[in-house]
Amino acid sequence: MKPKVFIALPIPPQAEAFIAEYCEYRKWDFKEPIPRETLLKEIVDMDGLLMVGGDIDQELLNCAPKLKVVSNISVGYNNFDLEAMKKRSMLGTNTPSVLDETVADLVLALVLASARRIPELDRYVKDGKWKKGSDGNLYGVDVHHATIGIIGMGRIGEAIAKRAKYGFDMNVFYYNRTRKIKAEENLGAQYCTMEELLQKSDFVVLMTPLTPETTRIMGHREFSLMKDTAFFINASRGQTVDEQALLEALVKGKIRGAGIDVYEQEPIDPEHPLLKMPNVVTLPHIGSATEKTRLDMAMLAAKNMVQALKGEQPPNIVDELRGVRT
Ligand SMILES: NC(=O)C1=CN([C@@H]2O[C@H](COP(=O)(O)OP(=O)(O)OC[C@H]3O[C@@H](n4cnc5c(N)ncnc54)[C@H](OP(=O)(O)O)[C@@H]3O)[C@@H](O)[C@H]2O)C=CC1
Ligand SMILES: O=CC(=O)O
Repeated sequence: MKPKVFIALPIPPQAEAFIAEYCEYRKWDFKEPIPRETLLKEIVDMDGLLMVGGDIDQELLNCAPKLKVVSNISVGYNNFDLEAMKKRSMLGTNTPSVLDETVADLVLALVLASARRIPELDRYVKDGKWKKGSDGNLYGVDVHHATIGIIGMGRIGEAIAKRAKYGFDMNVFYYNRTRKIKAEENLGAQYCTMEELLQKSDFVVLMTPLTPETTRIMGHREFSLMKDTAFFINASRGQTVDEQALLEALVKGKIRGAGIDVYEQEPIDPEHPLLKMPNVVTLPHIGSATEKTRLDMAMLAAKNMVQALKGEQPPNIVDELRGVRT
């Protein structure tokens, strides 16, 4: 008998066809996210769950007595209650590496858009405000030869460093809990403390996973250490930043601007004061959102799940659940 899988969001037909070869499946095929109550009902008789973002917690596990694997279509897995999953010997997989270059492109886009005020000046032209001789008000700051500091020099962090170093001749600093000597050799990146990084960088980029340790890793103290002329870029998770502290730093001119892809609450409330700031560039959590990369992620997630259900070791079991046997 084929294992049963629930696909909790629309996925590309290729990924669905791959799953169909090995599994019976039901799917949620609507643009709106699946309501939690519906998900809890759908997974009652499932062996596998393919999804993105929803909480995999004790309540969900209680509703799914047969569930053996949860395959996230994302690299971040802060939605996993790792302790609850470990207790149930539940495998959890993610989609690392296939999205690194795409997310790094987007981070550089945020750096450039913030520094050169691209969304603001796009509106300026379209609103008919461009008059002869008015360009003195339109200056931004240089990205090339500036200093970038990457907090969280992992797979994506390194792809950002590569672009910064070889595309823009930037000085690259990074902070991790562990040094990466190879990255230092290959990318000319310099390891430093978080304090030094904040004090030296023209662009501070946050790219850590969301963990208890990184929750609000950027708060009042950290923003106060940044240069008044610096920009803050966040493409990690919204909860890594104290948004109120970021807002205050922007309002008081403690930092010059920000580029943000992720928020404490998503979607962010349209009335949120951060959205009223002209020096903040915002995006709707689209770091990996290109057609090719989203297809690659869905295929990888489908393969992770099928391998797990065949009793094989899928390649992308998240670190904390390695060694778990279903
Ligand atoms: N905006 C978007 O659409 C996207 C967002 N993301 C986010 O980016 C995150 C990173 O992805 P990826 O690069 O693949 O992950 P990696 O695991 O490869 O890299 C994470 C890096 O963060 C560092 N890190 C972890 N904890 C801390 C800490 N407490 N202090 C300082 N550094 C820390 C790690 O180094 P060390 O362990 O040595 O500290 C590691 O180098 C994802 O978890 C996800 O949340 C990813 C894709 C798209
Ligand atoms: O936010 C996206 C991810 O892949 O993580």
